Amino acid sequence: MIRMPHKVFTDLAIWMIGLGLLMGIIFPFFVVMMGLPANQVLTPWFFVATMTAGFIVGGANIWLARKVVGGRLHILSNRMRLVETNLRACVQSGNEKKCMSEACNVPVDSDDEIGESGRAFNYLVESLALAHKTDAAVRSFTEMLASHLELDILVSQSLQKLLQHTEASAGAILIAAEGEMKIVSSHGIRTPDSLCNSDHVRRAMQTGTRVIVALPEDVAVEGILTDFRPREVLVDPVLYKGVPLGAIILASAKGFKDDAKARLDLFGNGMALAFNNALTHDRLQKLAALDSLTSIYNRRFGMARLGEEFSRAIRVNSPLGVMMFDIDHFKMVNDTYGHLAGDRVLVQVAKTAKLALRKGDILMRYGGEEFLAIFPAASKENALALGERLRRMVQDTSVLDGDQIICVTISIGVTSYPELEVTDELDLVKRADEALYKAKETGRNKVMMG
Ligand SMILES: Nc1nc2c(ncn2[C@@H]2O[C@H](COP(=O)(O)OP(=O)(O)OP(=O)(O)O)[C@@H](O)[C@H]2O)c(=O)[nH]1
Repeated sequence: MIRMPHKVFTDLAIWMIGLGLLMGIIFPFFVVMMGLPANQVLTPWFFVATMTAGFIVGGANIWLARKVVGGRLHILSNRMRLVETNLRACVQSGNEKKCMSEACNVPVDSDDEIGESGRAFNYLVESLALAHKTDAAVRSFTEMLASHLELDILVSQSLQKLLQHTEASAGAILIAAEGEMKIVSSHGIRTPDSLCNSDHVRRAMQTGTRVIVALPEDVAVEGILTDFRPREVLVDPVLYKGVPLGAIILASAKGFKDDAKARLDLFGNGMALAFNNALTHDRLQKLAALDSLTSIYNRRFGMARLGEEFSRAIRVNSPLGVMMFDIDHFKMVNDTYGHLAGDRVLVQVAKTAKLALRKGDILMRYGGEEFLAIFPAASKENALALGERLRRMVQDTSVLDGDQIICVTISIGVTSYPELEVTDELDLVKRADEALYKAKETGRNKVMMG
């Protein structure tokens, strides 16, 4: 192993002064060879004089070496100490500016060994700064991944971070759900939905490897519709245990640097794990909240939502409409066409009700063939109009059972807070139920107000 000898300048001093003394001894013989009389030159006094001169020149050389070389080495060692102090401060404070290479570089303007050492030092500082930048990026990305469980938020924040850390100008994240690709978040892409059918995305998903599309400046590529002309487009599959969960698409106007691609590799595993957790969370949420037959809210979740809406209505002093409806003579449908056909009727009625409702309304399966709908900000009249609309829609809809057509009607009870003074949301439901009972009693296929 090559090692730095200790006391370089002491060794150098011994060599230089030794060489000076040697020159002092040789010099008189050289003078004799030049023609001066030996009896005048080869005297003790002459030897003492030339050896003293050799000693002084050796000493002067070592002083100069210390001054010139030592001064530069001093600059290097000072910068090294500065880098070390900055690194420590940077690790403690997380302020990566302290690690910026410009702050710690040595100005180099020579081509000799000292200049070479300075350049090597500058490369080292740059590598350290890059390693720190990567470390900080991975840390902040991991923190973000760990702080969200909702897929939409997680994906949109991941995209923001990816754009920032890869210096991409546009991008999108697609997630595979129920057999098809869906855009969950995009930035700077005019028609992101077109990416779902992109061949590049399909190839990345099928092969499980990164696809890079390098684009000559004058070619616009179909399917990648950014607001600028990208030089390079990168499609990365998001793989969890080898299974593709989705794809990341990033487009750069300048092309991706190697360190940006390496950073993307580092983010990959954590991102796939977080996406998988969010997808599982989403599935569990749906399982816990939805009725398995009709895919609308189940009673437990729907009633919790009603409780929230009722509290909000009181707080903001806004009306809250409630509608309870029930399929007429449903037992007969089951008895005539069978239980499976009855199930299909239930699904169809739920679908029709979803169509009749507005955004923000809540629909739940309250019991067997009984449904409850909640209309935030709806007065009794609004709820009555909505009920009438739904009644007509169900009446006009049919379900096919082989060559038989099944038609059903519904009876509806509506009510609204605060027109009806109630103590709590259960009271409101009770009054809607009573109105529904009245509708049944007075002939069915009608809407009654509670
Ligand atoms: N197919 C199917 N039937 C169900 C389901 N849940 C409840 N039912 C049936 O719904 C029927 C409800 O019957 P009833 O309570 O007598 O009411 P109805 O026949 O609709 O009569 P009215 O409400 O008075 O018009 C029963 O036959 C239940 O078996 C379900 O999930 N699927």
